[in-house]
Amino acid sequence: MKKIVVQIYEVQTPDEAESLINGGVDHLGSVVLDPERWKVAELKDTVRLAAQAGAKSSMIPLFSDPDTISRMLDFYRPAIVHFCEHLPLGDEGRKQLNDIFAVQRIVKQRFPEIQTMRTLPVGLPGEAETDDLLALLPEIEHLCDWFLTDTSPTAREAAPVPGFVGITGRPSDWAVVAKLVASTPVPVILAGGMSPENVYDGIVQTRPAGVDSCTQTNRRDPAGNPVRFSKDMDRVRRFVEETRRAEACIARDEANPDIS
Ligand SMILES: O=C(O)c1ccccc1N[C@@H]1O[C@H](COP(=O)(O)O)[C@@H](O)[C@H]1O
Repeated sequence: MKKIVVQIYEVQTPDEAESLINGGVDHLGSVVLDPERWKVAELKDTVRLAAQAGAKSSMIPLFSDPDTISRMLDFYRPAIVHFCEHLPLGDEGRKQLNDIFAVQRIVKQRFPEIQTMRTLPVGLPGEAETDDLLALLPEIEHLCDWFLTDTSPTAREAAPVPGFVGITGRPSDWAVVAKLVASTPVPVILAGGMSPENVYDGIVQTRPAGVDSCTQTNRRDPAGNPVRFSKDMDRVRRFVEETRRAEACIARDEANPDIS
């Protein structure tokens, strides 16, 4: 049975990392927020703990200067560096796209032992464009060990973190994700509003290599709003359970292709 990777984001402390690993999480995602204050001792301990426990740490730098990213990677030594800048698709964005991928190329050359994850922005259901994304794949596959599909809201809406794709808490167009999964040899992680309630359907509909969750597995405040950088362990436990249930369903389908 092919194991589906479970990646959980906004894990910033060793205690949370330990609980998540014991709960069956495979990739622990952490975010480095500030290019001026990227050295955080507690984050370093979190990454170290993940490595010692045989889990993978994935780190998003919320800045794009290759030298600062390199200093950061040298300090933390995560298993994966995760790039999630907004990608301006279409001809007008060509120069900016080239600059974004040039940074990724430099980092990959400097740290060949660190895997690279690249977020692919996918629109909301019914609003997503497929052609520009599909056309991009052959150009960047050699730079990527993983793709992660995440929700890119419409141009009318502000991104939660300007300039980056992520933490919308809303699912993307899964029909487009399924096309991307089927079109690339690079393993694809399904992200964007993934929760214990929708992860089973998301996996069955898109057949990804992995699933990722942030907002919908974060703790809620008394008003019901998600609290950044604080995980709800019960929701993570259910997310892992639902992922394993979908994994078993796919294995059954593959073993008996004529029955479904
Ligand atoms: O996790 C963050 O804080 C973050 C900040 C800026 C850009 C991306 C970020 N995280 C990525 O977004 C996905 C999806 O989030 P959600 O589940 O829709 O809330 C998250 O898992 C990370 O891959």
